Amino acid sequence: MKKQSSIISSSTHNCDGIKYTYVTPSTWEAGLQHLAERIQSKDFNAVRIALVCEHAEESHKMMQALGKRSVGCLLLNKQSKMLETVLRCWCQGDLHAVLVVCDEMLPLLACCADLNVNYLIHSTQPMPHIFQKRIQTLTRSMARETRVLVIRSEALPMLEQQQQQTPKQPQTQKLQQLQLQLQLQQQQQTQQQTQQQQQQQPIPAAATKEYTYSNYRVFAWSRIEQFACYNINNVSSMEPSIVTRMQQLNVGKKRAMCVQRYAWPHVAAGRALCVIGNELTGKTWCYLPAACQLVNKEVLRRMDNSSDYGPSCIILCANVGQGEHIADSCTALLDTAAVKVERLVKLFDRSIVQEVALRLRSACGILLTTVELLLQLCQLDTNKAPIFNPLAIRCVAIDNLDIMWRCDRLDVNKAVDWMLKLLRFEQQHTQLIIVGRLYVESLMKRLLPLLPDLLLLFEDELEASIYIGIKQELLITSEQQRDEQLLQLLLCKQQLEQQQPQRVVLTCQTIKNAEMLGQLLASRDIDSYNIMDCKNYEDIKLWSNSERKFVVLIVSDEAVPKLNDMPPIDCLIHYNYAVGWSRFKSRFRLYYGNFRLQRQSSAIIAVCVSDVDPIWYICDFMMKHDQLVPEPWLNLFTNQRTESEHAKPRIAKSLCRQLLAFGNCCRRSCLYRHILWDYETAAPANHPGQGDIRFYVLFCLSPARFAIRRVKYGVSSYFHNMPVTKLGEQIQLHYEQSENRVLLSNPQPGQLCIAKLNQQYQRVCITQEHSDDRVEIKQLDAGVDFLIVNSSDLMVCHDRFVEDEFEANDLRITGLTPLNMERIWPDDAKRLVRNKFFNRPTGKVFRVFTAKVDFCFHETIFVENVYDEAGNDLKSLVLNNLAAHMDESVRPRLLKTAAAAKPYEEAAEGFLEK
Ligand SMILES: Nc1ncnc2c1ncn2[C@@H]1O[C@H](COP(=O)(O)OP(=O)(O)OP(=O)(O)O)[C@@H](O)[C@H]1O
Repeated sequence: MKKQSSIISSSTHNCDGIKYTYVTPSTWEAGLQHLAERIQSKDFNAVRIALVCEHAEESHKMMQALGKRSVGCLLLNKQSKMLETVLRCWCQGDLHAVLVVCDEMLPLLACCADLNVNYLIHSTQPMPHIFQKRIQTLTRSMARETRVLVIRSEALPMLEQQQQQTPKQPQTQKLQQLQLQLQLQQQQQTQQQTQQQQQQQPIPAAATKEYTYSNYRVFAWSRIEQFACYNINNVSSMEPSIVTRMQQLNVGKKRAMCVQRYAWPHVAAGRALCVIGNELTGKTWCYLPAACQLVNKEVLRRMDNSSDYGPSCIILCANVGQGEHIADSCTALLDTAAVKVERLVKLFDRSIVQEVALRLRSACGILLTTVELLLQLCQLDTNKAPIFNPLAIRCVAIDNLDIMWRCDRLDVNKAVDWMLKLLRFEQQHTQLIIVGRLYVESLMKRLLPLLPDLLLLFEDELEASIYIGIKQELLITSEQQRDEQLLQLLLCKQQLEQQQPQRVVLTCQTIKNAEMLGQLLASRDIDSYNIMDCKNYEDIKLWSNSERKFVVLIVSDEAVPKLNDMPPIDCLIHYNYAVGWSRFKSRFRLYYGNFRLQRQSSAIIAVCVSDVDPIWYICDFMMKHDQLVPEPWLNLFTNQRTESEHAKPRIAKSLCRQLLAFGNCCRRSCLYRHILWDYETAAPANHPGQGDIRFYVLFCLSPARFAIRRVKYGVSSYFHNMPVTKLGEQIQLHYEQSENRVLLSNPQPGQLCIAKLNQQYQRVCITQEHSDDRVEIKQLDAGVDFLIVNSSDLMVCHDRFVEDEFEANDLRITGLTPLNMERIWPDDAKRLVRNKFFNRPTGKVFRVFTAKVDFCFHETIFVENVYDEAGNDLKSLVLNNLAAHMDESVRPRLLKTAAAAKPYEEAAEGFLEK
């Protein structure tokens, strides 16, 4: 048979140095002949050839057919005792034969470390994930000389050829032909789509062209040209079944939400997406339809046997509530027709991790879980019992990344590391989707270069300013000084103009403000253009093109939403805060020109000391983006609180714990007291002065705060695995006798008494009365916790235990602060410190730690750092791994707070008089 007539088409392309050849023979026979000829032309001493078929039966047929054409084959299509030995001989080159295998054998072959094929033949064109799986299993090092040959199906080209050869046919024959064509086309459609996908070359990472868009109140950036849709019907690659289900759910029926206009076509093409937007802006629905469509198709292809396993798609959600919501939407979008593989596997409960792992050992559609539980599954993913099949995972979606990041950035980092190791985030491999309300800069910086087909969408303009690197500054002023300070600032900019162009935009709340500002600027000879609505576009053009002369562009909040096409600016000054946070955020759309050209800029926000809410929002925003907030801004909240408490003392309130720990309080609102009473400034008697202390850690309350007991009190015995001193033991023995337990008749704040906590009798102090016969108490010897208990549970403290020193201390590392306004340590922080620093090997005695006392304040010992027996320090562990910083001004602030303490009697009298 002549080569020209047996082969319809043959194409070759190179990727990563590997040569891929696709051959389409006219018949099966022709394909075999071609294959035999190719194999026979190879030197078996240099080339290790493997032929992979889909099923065992097919591989058997192939072996026989090639044998007939004098090609020696080694068939490995089922498990056998000799498998390992035979394979080893073949790998060592002792057997000169073509290794003929099938897909079911791949997991067994994966165990052979020496297997390294450099001529890989696919008997038919497999699905992309099977294609990759074969390559990964059989060709360990993809050396430059590796060749891949794919024998494509001959049916469709045959038909085309037939049509060309017989142009004129009777009508019925033509109809039959068409029907046949239709049938064949349906059969081949999936295969064709894959071929098309495979022929699409990946976008080279070095592609430099960038596309930016600022329409529909969205800023979009990509290396791929984007085409926005109006509604889901415009997305041609969406299956009608999915579109119908979306319409039944009322999603996208009329039109796409802003972010979806760009997202839907892009995601449907299998490309990476990152959407940052406000709450309920349709971020989740940007990817759900395409992900479910993909899964609907994949489950039909996945194999219901031991060779295939794991999910086709992983969706990570921030919590159970959100997960259940996503699960409901998936259920509505996924096909319901019976298939052998499970479509949706949910995992939100730690207790069923093992059970879910078992289910994932078969192929399935979507795995919907949290980061924490995904990591637990990863630990159960072994070579013998695999769970995650990199070749099967076609899509990973991380929903509300910022929430996960805030609670547990260590786990998120671990999960991302795992994904980057396992998967390749490119169009023909795995699609990565990230959605969230905040732009997580540090993580995105890592991911962006790895996603050549990414579309980045910002619905939130302020978040986009983080992406571009726009710095925010507060100009703290007063109503009287605001205008003069603004003029001074603008005059400085005017002077700078001589060295460098200064395109300054001034925003304000109202048109009236804008008019007043125009006049104010004119009074000092500063030129301005006043933009009140989009009719002033000409002015913007003039302003941006002006033969540089310092001119300020004044824009009121009414005009902001209409300005879509701003040129880049050098500084955006906010004359006053907007009415509400969302209006303030939308002012950052004036930076669209900067976004487009990726040009940095700065923002100066003028606020009065009394603008507590706006200042708080800005500080909170900065901290959420891991930025340090200048100390004077944070002190504003405490100053404002103490001022109002001087006027109206909070007599009955407990002291604010943020104030006691940091010397200021940054909570958004705080109901506690921020002025100390004079008697509260003296440190308790059992506090050490200066020098080193040695202690056991009873409880790690946070990465910077611990309940400790100093070693000097000794350990008399252990009770429930906790060290108990002589005093503790005596109290325990005394109160175990029921006749010694006398109930406290009239509990009063400040009273010393006994409570049974964690099954241990211990001394406590009543700190506050609560309603319904309940009181707040504080532990004194076995911890430093505040707890609310029933008054009837408290017992009289026997005289013999009254005089002893309190044995537990509250210890804190001075200035070690979590990076958030509530100053709450996230879960991962507590876990890291407990497991990595204060871990106690089971059965070992309590560990001894040391610290150098910095100072004592109120009921806390402040130390510079904490060291373990080996000299490891805790402060660096926390600062190097978590969102934390050192606040160096804690001590002076606490001293100031102590100096400002008020006599209690005076305050109480003044309060009662009022
Ligand atoms: N195109 C649309 N047309 C109509 N309703 C939509 C559309 N897209 C989403 N929705 C609806 O809007 C709501 C919010 O959508 P979605 O969950 O995607 O928003 P989100 O931005 O991810 O929310 P969150 O910030 O809470 O994570 C949902 O109830 C969804 O059904």
